[in-house]
Formats: sequence, structure tokens, C-alpha cells
Amino acid sequence: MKLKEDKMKTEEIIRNVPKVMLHDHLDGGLRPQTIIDLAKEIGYKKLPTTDPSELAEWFHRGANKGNLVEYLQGFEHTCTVMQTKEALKRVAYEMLEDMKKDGVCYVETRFAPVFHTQKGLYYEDVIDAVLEGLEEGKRDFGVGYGLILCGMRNMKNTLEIAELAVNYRNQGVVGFDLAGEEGGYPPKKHLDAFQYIKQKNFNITIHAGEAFGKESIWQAIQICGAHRIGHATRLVEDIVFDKDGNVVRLGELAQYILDTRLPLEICLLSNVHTGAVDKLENHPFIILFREKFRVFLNTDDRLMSDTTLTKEYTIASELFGLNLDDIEKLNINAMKSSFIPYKERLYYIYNVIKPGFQKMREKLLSLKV
Ligand SMILES: O=c1[nH]cnc2c1ncn2[C@@H]1O[C@H](CO)[C@@H](O)[C@H]1O
Ligand SMILES: [Zn+2]
Repeated sequence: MKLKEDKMKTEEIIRNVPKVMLHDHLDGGLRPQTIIDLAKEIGYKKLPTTDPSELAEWFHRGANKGNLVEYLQGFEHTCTVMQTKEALKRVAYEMLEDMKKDGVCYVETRFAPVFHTQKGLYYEDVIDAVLEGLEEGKRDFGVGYGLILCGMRNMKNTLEIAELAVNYRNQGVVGFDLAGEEGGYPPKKHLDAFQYIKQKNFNITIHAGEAFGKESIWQAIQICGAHRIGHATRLVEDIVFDKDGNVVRLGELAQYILDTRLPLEICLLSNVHTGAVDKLENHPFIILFREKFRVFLNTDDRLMSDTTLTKEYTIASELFGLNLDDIEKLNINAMKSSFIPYKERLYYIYNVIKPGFQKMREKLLSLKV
């Protein structure tokens, strides 16, 4: 965005327009101070410091190693302090407060119930506590939410998690995801879980094309029936470029994804930290956006990737030259892709997102920037 710095900064503009986020891990977005408080309550000694900014830095350093396996190690600490109903509720509630500050009007957050039963909670206790925190957060901060339950690729209980997701469909759970280390754990190993979700007319998103190639994306869509893909970074492997980097031709998978408007949940910074891309400048997001794929931006793990949705969009604006219309388009893409009922999606688009962007345009006009 070409704006005069002294009038309104790009970041401030982006923070103040209504945004939608569909890929955010609840256990990857704790406030450092909350981790410190919760660790103290349970006598957890493995944190390196009780200083919140040092702790944030430590998590980020641990995640920023260029591979998914090391990136995922930090979750051991966040999950360890999320083993009571109170802790789960607090984290969920604070997440919505943080979304409000970030200018997010609707969020789909996700987590894996299997990581929260170390101290004897049942799955239902875990999910109830998270939903309670989300419901209170929605009431206090006015941010809409949907909850996605993650099955883990390296575990065998994904059908059970899929069943739980369906059981909670009328209480705030909107879909089922497959997360965790990608290499060596193809999604087709969890076909029973995906078939169950499909039979129940429910929603599937799958992490794919992050640490493994386009085959993983193909399998997630065509074998497992994913309605959305998390990351899909390596879909570029299915696009042919000329020597100047212009798109010459899409492969069959990329063409299918484009034509069927299959949503891609793009996470810029996280992809650099896990090594899915070598640097931000080389992220295929802008190619996919210009080719009119249904893409939008997300944070993935705010704590590990030291990010917010405002930051992701600000970086994209500065790096790839997005303007306000582009940012509106991306957020409408996100809302169209959400797992809530169609009429609710329309409500957000026409009553929240479009008026919010229009208000910002008028404000910018009045400032003559
Ligand atoms: O970028 C990612 N790729 C794959 N798995 C992830 C990513 N970020 C987090 N998780 C995994 O999802 C679980 C549930 O939220 C987290 O505990 C983490 O293990
Ligand atoms: Zn993720």
C-alpha cells in the first residue's frame, strides 16, 4: 500500500479492518505470561525463564530451525500447561481477546484433544472447557469462532477424534483436521476417520504440502476428501514457469484446485520457520493469489512464529504490493471458505467485512492519504 507514513501506517490500517482467520492452533498461540502463570501453578520446571519476552523469544528460536520436526517440539511445553479445565478455558478465552486486538471478526481455531488428557481429563472435559472459554470470549469480545479438532498423523486414534468432532457439531465444533509431522505419515492412513466425516456430511481440512510434496496435497483432496488444505505451499511443484518466473501452465492438480475453488490456508511466516520455503520473498502465495486461487492468510502458531494476522497481512502488503482491495478480497475468500453455515458466512461478508473496509476507505479519503 502506498501510504504516507505520517498519516496512517499500513499496519494500523490492516489492524483496523475486519479480518478472518481459519488456520490458528490454540496450543500454538498462548501468551507467554499465561504459560508462566500456568507452569507455576502446576510446578512445571522445564521453562527456561520466567520473563515473558525472553520466553517468547525462546519459543521462537526453538521453532525457527527450518524443519517441521523441530518446529513442533515447542508444543510439548504449551500442551503440558494445558491439562486442566481452568487452563484450557483460560487459553481459549484469551485467544479471542487477542483476536479482538488483532482486528479479527471470525476465527477458526484448532487443537488436538489427545494432547490434553495427561492429568486424567476425558476428551469431553477437554472440549467442553475449550468451548466454554470460547463462548465467554465471544460474549465479551464479540469475535465469532468455530472449533476444529485435530487428529494427529502419527497416532492411531483419529477415527475417535473424528467421531468427537461430529458429536460436537451443534456446540461449536465445525470440522476435523489432520496435523503433525507430514513426512512418513500420509493422510490415507486415516481413511476411516475421513470416511466417517464424509458420511456425516461434515467438514475436513488437512495439513498438506508443507513438509511433503504435491502428492500429499493430491492425496488429501482426492483420496481423503479434504474440503480445504492447510498450507499447500508445495502446490507450486504442479505449476510450470518460464525462465522469467511467469506461469506458463498449471498441472492437473493445480487446475482442479483452482477450478473447484478449493480453499488454501496460507501461513507465510510459519512456512519460513519450518523450511517449507527458504525465504518470504519466494513464497508462492502471491503467484497463487494472482492466478486467482482461493487463498487467504493465517498465523498457524502465533507464539512459535511470533506473529499475528495483522503482521502476516502487513508483510504480504509490503513484500508483494497488496492494496486494500486485495486485502478485502483475501478476507472475503477466507469467509467464503469457513465451515460455518452459508447464511452466517454471508452475514459476515455483507454486514461486517464489506462495511468495515468501506469505512476504512472513507477514513483514508478524509485523511487524503
Ligand atoms: O504447521 C504445522 N504443521 C503440522 N502440525 C502442526 C503445525 N502447527 C502445529 N501443529 C500440530 O498441531 C497440534 C494441534 O494444534 C499441535 O500440538 C502441533 O503438534
Ligand atoms: Zn497448522
